[in-house]
Amino acid sequence: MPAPPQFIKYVDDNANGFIQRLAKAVQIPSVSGDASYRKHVFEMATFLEGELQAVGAQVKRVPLGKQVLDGQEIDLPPALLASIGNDPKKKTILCYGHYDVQPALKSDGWDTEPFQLVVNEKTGQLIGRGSTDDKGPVLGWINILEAHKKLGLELPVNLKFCFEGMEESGSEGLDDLIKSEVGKGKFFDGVEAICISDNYWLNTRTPCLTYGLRGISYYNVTIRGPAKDLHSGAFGRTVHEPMTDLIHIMSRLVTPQGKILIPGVEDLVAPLVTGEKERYDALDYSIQDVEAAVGAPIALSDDKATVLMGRMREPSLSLHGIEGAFSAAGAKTVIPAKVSGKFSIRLVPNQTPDNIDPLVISYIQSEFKKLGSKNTLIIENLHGGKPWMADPTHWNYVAATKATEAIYNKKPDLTREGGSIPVTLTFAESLGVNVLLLPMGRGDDGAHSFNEKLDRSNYIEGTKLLGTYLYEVGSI
Ligand SMILES: NCC(=O)N[C@@H](Cc1c[nH]cn1)C(=O)O
Ligand SMILES: [Zn+2]
Ligand SMILES: [Zn+2]
Repeated sequence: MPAPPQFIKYVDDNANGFIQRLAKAVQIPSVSGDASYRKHVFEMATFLEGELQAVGAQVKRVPLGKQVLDGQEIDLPPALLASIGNDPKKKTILCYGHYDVQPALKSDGWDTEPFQLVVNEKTGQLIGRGSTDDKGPVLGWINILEAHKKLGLELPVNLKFCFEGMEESGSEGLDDLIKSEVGKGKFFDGVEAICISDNYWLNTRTPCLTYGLRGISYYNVTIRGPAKDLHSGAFGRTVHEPMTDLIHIMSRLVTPQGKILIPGVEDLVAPLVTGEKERYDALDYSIQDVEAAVGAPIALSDDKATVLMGRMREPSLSLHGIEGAFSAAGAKTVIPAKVSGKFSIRLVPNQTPDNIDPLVISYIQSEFKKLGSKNTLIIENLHGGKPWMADPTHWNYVAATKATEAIYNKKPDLTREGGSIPVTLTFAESLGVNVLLLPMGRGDDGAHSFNEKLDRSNYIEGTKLLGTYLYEVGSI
């Protein structure tokens, strides 16, 4: 059953109000990975709690304990568990999203202030940190509830929400909460399917439904030697330099073509099955789409299926940064005393953090040993999550397909996403129900990058899409 026309009209008529709601959310710099921003993550939880209550949801704010971050013990932001409707004749859908964001500084390369939503009237872009990842989609659900409350319309399903503030930092504390809320009379009791809107179309034209995510294992490799930073004139070629050791190790993890050099890691990848390559060939995608999304002609291959398989069904190892390295302007002649290299591996079936971590650790230890360095090596796994795959023929996907056709007049592509939302697998396994990823934004939104945006049309049509999906579920 399509959504009622008055719902669609309400969304169109109230688009500016919905953009104001997004502007208020973007203004709160809810960066979960930096202890000095933690108060803002709490502020964002309070904002969202208020928005949910104002549109008629019952909200429970669940503390998740503490964590150690940047050497300080601090409170984890709360999970918001909300619900609306409890009609035994209706299906019950759980919606998950996150209210924390990646860090953003104007100096990273933003053209505008990252925490002020800028509406570009010419391009229709809503620019600001969190606009597409994941504040826009989270507020899409609130917009739907507002429309139903204001119109006096009955919701077609019972809804539960789980919104967290630590997704960008490993979802600390959430797995335990989910497991503790499963069972008779608990919060997740009765949930029949899950919808997550926290990913993107493959391109800028064709909506998609996503049935797979890569997992992740994130590492921190520290090398320390001298008791303090040293003058390179006084001590160069006199001592083992931590940065030289670290660069040597980091250069032996992955080739510039993307091949992972850690023995055994690529051997665990599930083999290609008959007909699988054809599925990648059939997706609406081109090398120009990669080039447009990254802003340069630097794709690893000219073959579309090869590029898509590299993102969707193969692991990748990315080097992220070096903490402690000199990085300011000028020409400081320092030998840093302690440096930490950060890298992560995106995991695919049949890789898991449990079978990958030992391979990574023993390889780095043996490479370090070969150096004959007297410095000290420490390897830490900062966080991890397994890859996830769902059944895309389930009624949850059928409903989302119908909704996409109703709003966009197009059949959605079926995709696997290269990113990770580790809690997806926890939900799927703990609740034993189908999970659907139904994205709002486009492939060129620049999540995690500077100038992150969500197109106005994706925000507004995306709100209609999520609402229509609920009606389609309600009539299955
Ligand atoms: N929109 C999902 C997303 O961006 N997920 C992050 C999760 C993550 C893992 N470690 C740090 N963040 C991703 O990078 O895929
Ligand atoms: Zn996200
Ligand atoms: Zn993200």
